[in-house]
Amino acid sequence: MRLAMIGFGQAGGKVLDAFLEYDRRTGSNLVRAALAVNTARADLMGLEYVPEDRRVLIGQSRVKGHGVGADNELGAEVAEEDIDEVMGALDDVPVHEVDAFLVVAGLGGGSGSGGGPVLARHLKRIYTEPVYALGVLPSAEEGGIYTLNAARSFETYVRETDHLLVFDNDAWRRSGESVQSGYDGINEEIVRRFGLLFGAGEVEAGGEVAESVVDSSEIINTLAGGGVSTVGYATEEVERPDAGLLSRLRGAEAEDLDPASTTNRITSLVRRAALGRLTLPCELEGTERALLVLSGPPRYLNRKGIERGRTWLEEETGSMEVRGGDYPRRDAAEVSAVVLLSGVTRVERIKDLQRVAIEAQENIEDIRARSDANLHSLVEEDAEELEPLF
Ligand SMILES: Nc1nc2c(ncn2[C@@H]2O[C@H](COP(=O)(O)OP(=O)(O)OP(=O)(O)O)[C@@H](O)[C@H]2O)c(=O)[nH]1
Repeated sequence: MRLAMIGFGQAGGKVLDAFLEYDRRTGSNLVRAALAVNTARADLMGLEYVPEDRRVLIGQSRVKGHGVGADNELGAEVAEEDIDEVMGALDDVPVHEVDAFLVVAGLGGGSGSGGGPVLARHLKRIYTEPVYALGVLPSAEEGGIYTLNAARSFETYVRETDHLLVFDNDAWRRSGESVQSGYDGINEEIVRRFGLLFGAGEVEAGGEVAESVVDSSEIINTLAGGGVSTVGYATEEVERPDAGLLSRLRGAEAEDLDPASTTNRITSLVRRAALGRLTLPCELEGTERALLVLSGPPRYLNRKGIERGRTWLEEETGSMEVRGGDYPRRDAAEVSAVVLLSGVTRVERIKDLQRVAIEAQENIEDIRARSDANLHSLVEEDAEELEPLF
């Protein structure tokens, strides 16, 4: 699947950078157009792979290049004020070469959390391609403001995009480690999973022909209908196929693998992917649609394994809309399963996030009310609802 990817804010920029590095390393060519947008000059300067002319600093008249300090209402305001500059930078995107837009952002901060949905709304108004977001949830240790930002931004992203794919930093923090010290590893995990998923729809001309190809329309159909998605992943090393002339002459490549063990490997990978750590922890039951992608050297992929994996996923999720197929990669040294669970409904983490956010909102309002009696009249008596950002 060919993407126009916009990294909004610090986390968004760094994840975009990691995708560009992945593209370069694997030759995937997923990101057909890249743009990093931020209110903080230093964050933009720290990027390595995003070309300098693909970086846009917004809000200079308001925050002078210093960021919005986790104020996502301000993030939304400056994005709206400078939207022409951002949209202008996207003018030369070869839209006919792009299947979808993907806005990437941390939901806990200010710029990407507030500005990303503003950009998504403008993209949707102008382009017919779907506009997705990849939103990163904060870790619990980051505190109330981040949680409150994330809860409000989450609602706004769901409303303003065609689909919100979620990655939860909290679920990926190693015990005893702060989330900050683990960003590189976390970003690698994000790119590994979403790179394989989006890469599946993009088998190059002259590349391997999949037995049952996953193309970009299957990804788009799985994400259709909006809502929230999570991604599972599992992998197993296999013997690297030796494509050398000598071994080919010896017929080594034609050597058959036992089809039953190939099928079993695939079904066990599918289970491990769906039951292991998801990018957003949730229950499988209640998932509206799913997509299964099996990737690896072609001789380790078979239709029967994928069919069994699909059937198992249908039973576990209760969904009647489970798609599946191959993403052959001749030189891979592993077979991997990626499971996209789309339209998930049983997500404790989001309910918790909203509960903690309401508490944080009440505390913040209490503090404000105490520190300024005049403000009291502005504070709602019973603030049990979270307001969307705009
Ligand atoms: N996965 C991941 N999360 C990150 C990274 N950098 C920051 N975050 C998370 O993103 C959230 C903060 O958002 P940022 O992107 O830093 O904020 P911003 O959009 O730049 O907004 P301001 O800094 O307030 O102007 C926090 O929850 C961080 O844990 C990163 O490289 N990877």
